[in-house]
Amino acid sequence: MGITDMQEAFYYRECAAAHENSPLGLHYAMFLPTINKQATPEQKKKWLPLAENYKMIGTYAQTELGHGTFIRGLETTATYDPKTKEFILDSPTLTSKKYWPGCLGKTSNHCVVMAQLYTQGKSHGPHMFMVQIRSMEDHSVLPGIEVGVIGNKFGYGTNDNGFLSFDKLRIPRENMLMRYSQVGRIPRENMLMRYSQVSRIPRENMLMRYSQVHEDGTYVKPQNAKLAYGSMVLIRSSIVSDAARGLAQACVISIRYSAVRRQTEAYPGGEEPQILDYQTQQYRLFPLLASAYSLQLAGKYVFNTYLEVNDQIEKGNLESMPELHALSAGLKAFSTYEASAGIEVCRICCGGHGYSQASGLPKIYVDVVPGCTYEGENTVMMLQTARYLMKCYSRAKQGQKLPGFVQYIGQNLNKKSCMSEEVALGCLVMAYEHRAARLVEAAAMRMQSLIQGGKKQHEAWNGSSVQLFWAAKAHCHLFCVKNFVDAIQAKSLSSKTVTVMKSVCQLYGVHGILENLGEFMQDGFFSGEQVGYLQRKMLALFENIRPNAVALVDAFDYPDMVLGSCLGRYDGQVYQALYDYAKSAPMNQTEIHSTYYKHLKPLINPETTSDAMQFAKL
Ligand SMILES: CCCCCCCCCCCCC/C=C/C(=O)SCCNC(=O)CCNC(=O)[C@H](O)C(C)(C)COP(=O)(O)OP(=O)(O)OC[C@H]1O[C@@H](n2cnc3c(N)ncnc32)[C@H](O)[C@@H]1OP(=O)(O)O
Ligand SMILES: Cc1cc2nc3c(=O)[nH]c(=O)nc-3n(C[C@H](O)[C@H](O)[C@H](O)COP(=O)(O)OP(=O)(O)OC[C@H]3O[C@@H](n4cnc5c(N)ncnc54)[C@H](O)[C@@H]3O)c2cc1C
Repeated sequence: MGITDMQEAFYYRECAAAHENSPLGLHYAMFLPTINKQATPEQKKKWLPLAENYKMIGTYAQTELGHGTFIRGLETTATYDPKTKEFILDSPTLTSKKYWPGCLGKTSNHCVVMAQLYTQGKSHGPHMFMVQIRSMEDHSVLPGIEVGVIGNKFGYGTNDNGFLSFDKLRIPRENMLMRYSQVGRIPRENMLMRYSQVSRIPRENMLMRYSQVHEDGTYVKPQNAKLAYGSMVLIRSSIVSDAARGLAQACVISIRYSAVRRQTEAYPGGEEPQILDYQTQQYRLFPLLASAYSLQLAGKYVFNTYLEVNDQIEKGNLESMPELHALSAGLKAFSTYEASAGIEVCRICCGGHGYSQASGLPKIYVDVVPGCTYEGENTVMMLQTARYLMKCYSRAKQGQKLPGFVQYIGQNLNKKSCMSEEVALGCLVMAYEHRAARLVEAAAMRMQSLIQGGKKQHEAWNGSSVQLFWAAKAHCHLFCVKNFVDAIQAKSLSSKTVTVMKSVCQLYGVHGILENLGEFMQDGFFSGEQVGYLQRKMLALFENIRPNAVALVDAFDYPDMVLGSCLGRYDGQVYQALYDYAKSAPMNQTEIHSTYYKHLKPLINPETTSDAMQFAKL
């Protein structure tokens, strides 16, 4: 395709079969990026041409039957044998079998495997290994390997998620993913001494940027073990845009359909109005439209942050890893929660036709909703963000300066809202900052009181985890609101566009407060009168957005072939499209379905059952 931007390439491949989860999806989304990010130049030189030309087709095999979230608990082992200079991969228990990796069951002939590294009798934690699982000649399964599909799932029907286990499989030492090898004189571009030691070792031994195993099995650990988690951070940073895309497409379908669908007399004898004119339809759909715009902006921000931080990491500067992890983990969770719930509301807003595959909405839903689970289960990801927020809170209390998007932490909580009838964007941001700061402090206070009461750290953590989750969610929500407001205020948009987009941004902020009112009012930050301002503003914004609603979804510019929807067609010919879809149904290709003779005819006309039996033998 010649498209170099990873996300753009992903989108255009998606266009070929939108929301069908290509059986090569993991090859593109995780196998190739893992080689790019975790392999040494020599390993990249060896594997990338094969992988880019589909000789090696691979996936990312980390999750096991017994462990998905807790990576350090994975049971697959890779034990180094210095005599043969090989790693022995083994699945020692039933629960150690790899289970869930996409494209694993029947498609891939290779995978990058996350396994516990053992050298000289010691465990060094999870590391990545390149493993061939099928012949590149005839695709037969290689000895020492059991692999297959895991069977039907909630969705993802076109992806052969699989299981995989090893029976003392030997792989060359060079198959441990190593980055930036240094042999003897260090090539200038490899000056990465921040986290690996320099030592003269034979050329064929790859020193690793992130970790090293010398030929005798000596292990040199990286400065940060989480560098091995890098592929997950890349995908989490990409999932935000993917979730936004799913929600935006669902908004296109449901808002276009709501402009076509007419239902119920507006008054006795009157015309049936477009259902988009019902305030309740606007109440359910317009905030989702605003959320789609907000998440698209957040997705751009987090992916650009990933690129910047990853660039620093490549140059040896790991300082921003914690921020990137907290941002990508939290926004991945926040965006997939919001998008999944929003797509379901869009489906319901389309009535019966929304429940048809013809609407395109079920496919979008089952494509987006697993994002709440994969690449880090959402609650766990929110708690990872909360872990970072707690560290920021204690730094703020010690008077330390905090990075940009957490500077609100530790602020004075005695102030009241500046909200007036106008509902200024600045007052919206202040409200979200206050809510997040208050929830972060409340979680920290809860932890402190439990510890002072004698609880151990891990008991205090678990005993505060609901409040920690609330704090992380509020933090992500603040990020999305502030990022949206910054985009509106920074953008040099035409005055008309700014006016329309300012209304959309205002609605996103106002609706978020009204849907989480308790968290904004618990400490009296808002008065009842100010809540009234917000309620009236929301209804006014519905009227304000209504004339531009279809234009706002058209602006996403998704072609009909990507939407795959009879309801969301650009030409609005919904009913003809639904009828054509029905007529083309395979079961309608014969007037009487074959099952009539075998199952119905004996009931309806038992006397002629023998005919049925004749037919059944055909
Ligand atoms: C290319 C573009 C494509 C676009 C496509 C978009 C969508 C396409 C979807 C593709 C299909 C995806 C298919 C799915 C694939 C998968 O699901 S792969 C498997 C994913 N699995 C996970 O994500 C597992 C989740 N678990 C974890 O990440 C970790 O176990 C954990 C929860 C983070 C805990 O790790 P642990 O080692 O136990 O660390 P802790 O003890 O909790 O923390 C220690 C410190 O480490 C810090 N940290 C943790 N992780 C990272 C990280 N990734 N980066 C940086 N730092 C990290 C953590 O913050 C702690 O720091 P301190 O607080 O300072 O101690
Ligand atoms: C469609 C799909 C595709 C996938 N593709 C791949 C792939 O290609 N490669 C791969 O390796 N994996 C893949 N996975 C697996 C996925 O990464 C895991 O399912 C995910 O990491 C969650 O882990 P788990 O299933 O063990 O859930 P668990 O961790 O068992 O979660 C179950 C519940 O326990 C809770 N929980 C767990 N730990 C904690 C904690 N510390 N604190 C609080 N609550 C906790 C969770 O919040 C959740 O509610 C895929 C999964 C799906 C659904």
